[in-house]
Amino acid sequence: MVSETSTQTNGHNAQLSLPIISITPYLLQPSPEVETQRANVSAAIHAACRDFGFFYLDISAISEPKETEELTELARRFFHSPQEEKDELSLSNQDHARGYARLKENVTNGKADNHEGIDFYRPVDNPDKTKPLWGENQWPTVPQFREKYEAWVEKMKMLGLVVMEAMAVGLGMTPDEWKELRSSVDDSFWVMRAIGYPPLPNDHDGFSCGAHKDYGCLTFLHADPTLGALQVFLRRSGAGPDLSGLPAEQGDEEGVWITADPILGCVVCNIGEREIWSNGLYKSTLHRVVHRGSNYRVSVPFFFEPNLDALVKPLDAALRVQKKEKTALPNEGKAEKAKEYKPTVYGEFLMAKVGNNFANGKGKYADD
Ligand SMILES: O=C(O)CCC(=O)C(=O)O
Ligand SMILES: [Fe+2]
Repeated sequence: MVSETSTQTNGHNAQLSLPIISITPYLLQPSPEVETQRANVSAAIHAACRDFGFFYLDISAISEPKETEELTELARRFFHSPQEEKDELSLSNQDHARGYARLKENVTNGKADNHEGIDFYRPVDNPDKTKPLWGENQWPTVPQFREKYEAWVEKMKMLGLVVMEAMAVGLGMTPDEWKELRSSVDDSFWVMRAIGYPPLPNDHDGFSCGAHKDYGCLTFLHADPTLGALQVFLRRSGAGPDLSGLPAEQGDEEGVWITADPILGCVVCNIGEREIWSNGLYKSTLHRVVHRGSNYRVSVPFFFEPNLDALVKPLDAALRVQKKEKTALPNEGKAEKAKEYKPTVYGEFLMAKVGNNFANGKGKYADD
């Protein structure tokens, strides 16, 4: 279930790659055998969330490669249409969140990202484009685009709930605790994005997409087969110097950037806001895109977010795990000062973040 293969990182050949975990047991009818498999899946997710914050999720039980290939092909058709047609769907027509952003329009860490993209959000009642996030989605006229992407949204929403359940089991939540948590994510304020990356010019001083953490709950990323583009920062002490020659976007943190190339039948899954739910036990992890190939890369991240009215606060189950570990390792527990995570209503956090980023001309990946 967990793979450790060789990956080229920063010029080192480090024995590090993201685990591959199949969600299939959570999609099968329950039986004693399936229960055992589910427990294994949950344990693997728990370990992956702690050690990497990122993993490959094998979703071949619910999606044929043809479906995801179609998504990237439809996005490619949209991005290859004339600039004026794409501009007709500009973010500025709506709430500045839903719609098309031109190449280099988005800025991360003060530098223009070398990508264009189109964002869709959960539709809202009584849309009003003058209110943050309250506009309407702008769909490309590329035939089949809307139908195929809407079908993907439904699938990813279902997957989000299934993965959340698997995580709840991994964290040791009781059935009642899971029921409560489920009611915070059962009307997810999801975001879906299609991103187009032309090759990064050598004289560009930024990245295809600068280093950032996703702020939501879970991200499911499908990308076309381009190799070497998505990079994930793994915190590892004693990792040695970064020989990538790229700006040290990780600050002083010690670790390595590894590539997370696409695997057929899998989406790349990572943790966002979940860090608060798990009281820091699960880390949201820095990642970036450096696409220097010759092709036009397309990716389709789906962000499974909490409900707008969800109160996101450290879960008792996570605190229990942390307490148990502290008791087992009293000295380490003392040395590491517990971080305080403030409870937040997701919608308030999101409005503040989005409003602030737009007002300051910061990009969608900006930190507060
Ligand atoms: O294109 C990719 O591989 C990653 C995109 C991403 O990290 C994001 O949109 O948050
Ligand atoms: Fe991201």
